[in-house]
Amino acid sequence: MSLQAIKFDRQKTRLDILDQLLIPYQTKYIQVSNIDDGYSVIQKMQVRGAPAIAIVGSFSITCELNSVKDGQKNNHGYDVSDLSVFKAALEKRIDYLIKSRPTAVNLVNACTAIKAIVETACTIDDLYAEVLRYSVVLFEDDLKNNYRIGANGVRYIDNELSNFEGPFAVMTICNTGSLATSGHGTALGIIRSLWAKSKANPRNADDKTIQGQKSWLSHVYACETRPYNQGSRLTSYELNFEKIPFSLITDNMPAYLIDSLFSQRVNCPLPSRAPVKFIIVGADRIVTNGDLANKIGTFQLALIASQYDGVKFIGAAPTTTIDYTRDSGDDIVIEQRPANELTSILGGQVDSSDQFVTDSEGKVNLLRIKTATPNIDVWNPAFDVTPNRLIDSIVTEQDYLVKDSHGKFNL
Ligand SMILES: CSC[C@@H](O)[C@@H](O)C(=O)COP(=O)(O)O
Repeated sequence: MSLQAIKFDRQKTRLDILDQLLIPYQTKYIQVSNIDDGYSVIQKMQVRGAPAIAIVGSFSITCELNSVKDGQKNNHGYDVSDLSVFKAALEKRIDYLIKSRPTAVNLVNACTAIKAIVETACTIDDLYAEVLRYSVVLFEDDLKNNYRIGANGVRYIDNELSNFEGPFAVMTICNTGSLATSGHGTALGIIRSLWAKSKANPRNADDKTIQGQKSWLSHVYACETRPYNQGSRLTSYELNFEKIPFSLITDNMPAYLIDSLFSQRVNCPLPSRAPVKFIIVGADRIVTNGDLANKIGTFQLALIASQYDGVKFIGAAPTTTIDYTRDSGDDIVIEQRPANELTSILGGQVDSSDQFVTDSEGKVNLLRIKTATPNIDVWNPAFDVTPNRLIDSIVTEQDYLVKDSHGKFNL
């Protein structure tokens, strides 16, 4: 993946993030210099995806500390001559940052860890050094953990496919790849790892012998993911870049697609004959009983999977996404997003010959185009909760989990 969502220069304590509102039309990085900037890019979804939000949040705290630790004037009550006043000001700022987006727990978990560092630090220099160290480790560990999630997901899938031969397809929603994490991704990381293993196979569905693999990934279905279109803008960008065969579908197509593949219906042309065997999604928060909050639309995918014996539903996330303070999905706060995300779409401006209109610097002009009746009521929850009963496996960097004999995940 050539695009890196988060760039942090440790020597300069400088954070730049890729503006994901502009992808795939334009590649532009924005500097994040303090907690206000961090709040703003997270809230506007210029950076999004639970792990990426936590990393950017932590680095924004680091950058703010770097700019106030030597006593420069500031508006937030930091006083370098009084450690407890300094700490109280910082804690207030961290509490503000947490409110940027409420559903993903990774940011809360990172901020809680940083608050613990703040509490025990004996000097402002120590405090800064420890927060910097924590943020860098969070960033670096996320990448390592995503590769482990990929490997554990592949192990689960191999196990499930022990009696299946031939090509298979997977489906995913939202964007859980390099753009949502420090790299590789969670659900998309599993798909990448599966593809790395499968691509040695020719795309010839009849050849079951190559490389000794009985089954192989041959197609990915990416849900568009309205209203923010993470699927059509971001996931399809990543899949396209990696040359992983895929089809973009709208969020209301999965049931018909999966059923058509299973019943081998021929009255509707299909992109591939390979059956969807797995629906693989990320998570913004997984609570103690295994209920999983993720992008709106995830729940309906799990319901569809539950109707087909051969379709397994996988939630993939690092353990930083687990919230042990909440017992069930009913305790998760679901973020409501602005109405204009539903009543309009953001896209590249095209001229009559279907070329993107660019400004004098060659930058694409983005347009927000209204698509709904003006002044109507809108319901726009950004996430939903999939109950544990509909989840077949939760894959983390530690292992893949399946339910025990009582039907419970032991997280
Ligand atoms: C590895 S990202 C996991 C989740 O954060 C992802 O599936 C998701 O729902 C992102 O939602 P978003 O609103 O784009 O931040």
